[in-house]
Amino acid sequence: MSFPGSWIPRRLLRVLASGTTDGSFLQIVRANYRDKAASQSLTCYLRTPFATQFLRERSWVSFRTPESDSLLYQFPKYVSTEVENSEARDQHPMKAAKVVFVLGGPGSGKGTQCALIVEHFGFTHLSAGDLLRAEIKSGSQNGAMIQSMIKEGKIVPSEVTVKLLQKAMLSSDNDKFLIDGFPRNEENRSAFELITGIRPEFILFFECSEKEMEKRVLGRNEGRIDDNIETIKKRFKVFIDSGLPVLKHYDSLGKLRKINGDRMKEEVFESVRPLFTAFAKKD
Ligand SMILES: Nc1ncnc2c1ncn2[C@@H]1O[C@H](COP(=O)(O)OP(=O)(O)OP(=O)(O)O)[C@@H](O)[C@H]1O
Ligand SMILES: O=c1ccn([C@@H]2O[C@H](COP(=O)(O)O)[C@@H](O)[C@H]2O)c(=O)[nH]1
Repeated sequence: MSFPGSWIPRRLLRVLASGTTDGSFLQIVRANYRDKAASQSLTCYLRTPFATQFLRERSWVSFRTPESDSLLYQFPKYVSTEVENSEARDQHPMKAAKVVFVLGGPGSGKGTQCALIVEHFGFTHLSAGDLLRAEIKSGSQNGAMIQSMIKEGKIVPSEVTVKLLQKAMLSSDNDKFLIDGFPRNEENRSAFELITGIRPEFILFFECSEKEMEKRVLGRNEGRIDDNIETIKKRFKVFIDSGLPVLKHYDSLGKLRKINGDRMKEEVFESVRPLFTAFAKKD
């Protein structure tokens, strides 16, 4: 079905997410438009300089370039029906999952504290960085791109990371997740919320001085390609430039829980513990 943007008056469009993929601009919009012939709503389409084809498949809404037919972006179908059909949204298998985002600069102790939370509160720990490193090791076609982004301390495109997180959540028996080191920017955040339909319960943020974080990362000795002084400086900058707006967003929603991560790990955990005790009671 050919679906040129000009069919739909701009006033009927609402932007749901935007970002870049394959170097091209991507914008997902909702169109308040009913295709009478097909008697169905067209809810999303992709705007790039070259992609104009809209395909509705059995369980996915996919967007492809007309020239190469290569897949640019794929969403579960519920995303396309989400706005129109609240019943479909409520049936989404991930909707019931409880998620806590664990954020902080490199070496602030996120992974260390997550291990303690798992032990005491039965969450499943998903480190976005670990999932990306596993993807490199698996020999995936994205491996080389991910490796070079990590080496430069850059943020891997949301569609890659969200897909890995989504897969890990769907293949888990648990419904409580600590998502560590994600979202790293506002685009990560909106892509995750749009694709999974999940809003985090709260955000655990470890505040730590750069001096302490640098010392910890350089002493970590796990053979990571980004644990060197040059990349660490870049990672600090990315955290300030892209990560702080995410924290600001959740702070405005009253979901940010700040923890002083500069102390010994046992002391830090004593500040973390009450948050999860309260959550367990509520749950
Ligand atoms: N409170 C602490 N005091 C001293 N060392 C710590 C503390 N917490 C963690 N560490 C050590 O610091 C290093 C980094 O910790 P960790 O991997 O938990 O940080 P992170 O925030 O997950 O880092 P990254 O984002 O780079 O993956 C590890 O070697 C860990 O053992
Ligand atoms: O959501 C994410 C998480 C990580 N990255 C990239 O991986 C490295 C390492 O992440 P850690 O959380 O320190 O393990 C990070 O610097 C990014 O390059 C990402 O792009 N998106």
